[in-house]
Amino acid sequence: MPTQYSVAGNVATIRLDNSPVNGLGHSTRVGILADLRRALESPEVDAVVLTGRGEFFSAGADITEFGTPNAAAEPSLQTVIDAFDAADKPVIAAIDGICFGGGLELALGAHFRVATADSRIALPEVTLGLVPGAGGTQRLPRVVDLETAIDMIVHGNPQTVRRLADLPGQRLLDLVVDDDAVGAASQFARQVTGVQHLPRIRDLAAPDNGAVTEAARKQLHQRSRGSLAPLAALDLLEKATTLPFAEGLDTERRTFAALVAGEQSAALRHAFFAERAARTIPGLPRGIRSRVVETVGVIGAGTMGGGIAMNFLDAGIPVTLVESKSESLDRGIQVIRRNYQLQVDKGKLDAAALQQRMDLLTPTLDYVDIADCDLVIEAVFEDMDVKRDVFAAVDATAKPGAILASNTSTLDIDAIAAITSRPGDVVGMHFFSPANVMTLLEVVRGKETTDDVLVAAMETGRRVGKIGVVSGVCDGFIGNRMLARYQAAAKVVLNAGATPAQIDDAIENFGLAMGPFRMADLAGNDIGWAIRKRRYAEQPESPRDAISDALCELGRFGQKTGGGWYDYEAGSRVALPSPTVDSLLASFRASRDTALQTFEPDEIVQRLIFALVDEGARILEEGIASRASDIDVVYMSGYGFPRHRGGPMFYADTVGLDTVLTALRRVAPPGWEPASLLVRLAREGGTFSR
Ligand SMILES: CCCCCCCCCCCCC/C=C/C(=O)SCCNC(=O)CCNC(=O)[C@H](O)C(C)(C)COP(=O)(O)OP(=O)(O)OC[C@H]1O[C@@H](n2cnc3c(N)ncnc32)[C@H](O)[C@@H]1OP(=O)(O)O
Repeated sequence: MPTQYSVAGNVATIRLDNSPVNGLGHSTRVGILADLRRALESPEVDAVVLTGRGEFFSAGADITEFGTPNAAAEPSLQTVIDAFDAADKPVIAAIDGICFGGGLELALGAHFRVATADSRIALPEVTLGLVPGAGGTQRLPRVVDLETAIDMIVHGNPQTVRRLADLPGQRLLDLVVDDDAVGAASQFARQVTGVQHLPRIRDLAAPDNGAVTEAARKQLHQRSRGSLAPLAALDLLEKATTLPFAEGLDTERRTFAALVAGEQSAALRHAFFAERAARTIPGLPRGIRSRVVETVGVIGAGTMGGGIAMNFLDAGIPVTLVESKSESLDRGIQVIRRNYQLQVDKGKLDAAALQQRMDLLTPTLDYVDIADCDLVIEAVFEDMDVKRDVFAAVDATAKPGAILASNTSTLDIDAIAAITSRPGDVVGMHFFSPANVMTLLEVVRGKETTDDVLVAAMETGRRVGKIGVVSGVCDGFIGNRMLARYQAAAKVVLNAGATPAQIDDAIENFGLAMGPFRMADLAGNDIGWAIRKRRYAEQPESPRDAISDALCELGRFGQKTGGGWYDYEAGSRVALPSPTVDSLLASFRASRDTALQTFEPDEIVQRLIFALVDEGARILEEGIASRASDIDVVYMSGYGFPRHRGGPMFYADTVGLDTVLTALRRVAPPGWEPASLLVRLAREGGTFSR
């Protein structure tokens, strides 16, 4: 049963017991209501305590139910909460652990709330493209200040009980304890037994504050980039301060119903489950145990090596940081310390925590110091000769059983593994820059990589807060390979007559954080140029990116040189249209007799995003990625693809694969053929994700 009922000393306890997170699915709601009625009808029961189990009070509604008849099946969560409201005996929520979404709404429906200080409380529905749908938008602003309610509901940010308890005038928490919330709640229950007027949050008023909501609305218009739920949530909070409770509740229910049936919530729920699905490595025999990783060596103290090291230091894992020159090592240590100091200055870290991290860091110029490391991650210059030397030295020094990982973003993991005497121990761990910030980790499985090494790389990535996705070996793995197609599609549109700004604006209005040309100017056009020049030398027949080469030959590397695809005023990152680039494009087009075209934003989006989809389909059919949802995770976590569109493959499903295929064919160069998987699915009316 998803609920456990017990009585002790005239207090009934209803314990949610629905693994894994006490989701409030239909059977759980039935159980709660039945147990509540039993308690209310029992003469020996004077009060009711509602609680969870383990680390979860409840993670909220069962998201897997949405879109199925059970989601709206009675008793709905609202019905259960109404029953709390109508109860003539005190109902006390004993919160210990995670209390999110509908779980908090349940607790808000109780008459009292007792919680442990470290419990985490949230209404994160906006992260799923929803609003709280069981009274949260109407009750929370009646018990905490409007700014806190906005932060929790409009932005979905969790709070600790400890912080909420310190809010002046808060009515959310009646008692905060260090532990044993149930014991404290049972004791509290005896004190409130027989109280004449049971407090109900719905009877309180939510103070209005127009200035706060206006400021929040202004910020949303700047940041929401097309997301519907945050604005809807803010509207509901405003209604909580202006409408009678029942009217606000009704508006909330209608808003929830509309959002849960919409594309954005479907996409965001897909993103939620896709990130969790990516943790499972298909085809792995059951019971494969990860190799132990308790100490880490990082080779290279540059931008990537330093960022990678910080991930492990943040997780309390000792790091030995190796460099070849003392000045590079010193610089790397200084950058790490400065990054932590910035966090201290922002109040995100205290000085003691900074020092704890630095105490875990062992800088060295000698490979012998990584001899006992369980995992060694190479993060040196992206050149096979340099990596060859590093892996030869690591192979000669690292202990047997150590995992040897490369952070390479483009080079062949199998070729790197072949440098060593232990190819089974070699794996790719491609962090994304800035490595201590970006959550995506591509774990690249070489043909010899052993299962326990692969599991260790994925589990270690999760320990340091990364979202890991397994990739096979190919040029660019999953993300950069698709990025190359996307960038090539952008160049076709640019060469045919669009400006960098037209392309970037179209893509940013679609929801990506930055368009391809503003992104190139930020990253540095010289990086791609170096890769192209190496490829031109190695493969003379490879296609030229002439316009980009011409731009780089002018020294226009982007923001760092004051100009790239755009011009930048000194000290400014604002991308300004560039007359130099305009004339470069004009002469380039003239030299090729290009018939100029004009492009509507939708056309630009289709060309670039569908190019991603076609390459993603090839990556799937080649087995480089195991799931379409893994590709979505890569692009949302590593390349700024809007989560409210679910990733490129989910978006293609939403648009319709036949539409995607038709659009690709319309602009295809002679001889080009779409991915056969895409053709087959479009023909069969199938989808990538469902
Ligand atoms: C057109 C018809 C209209 C009908 C309208 C319907 C009317 C009905 C109205 C209904 C009103 C409902 C109002 C309430 C809404 C909600 O509560 S929405 C959900 C809000 N909650 C969340 O967003 C929390 C989501 N979960 C998390 O953030 C994290 O899981 C966690 C709780 C912080 C725990 O993290 P961690 O310890 O890292 O564990 P995970 O790996 O994330 O999760 C473990 C497994 O549990 C699964 N899971 C987690 N949360 C949920 C959930 N809410 N529902 C279902 N499943 C959940 C997760 O997928 C993992 O599963 P496995 O991968 O299989 O292990």
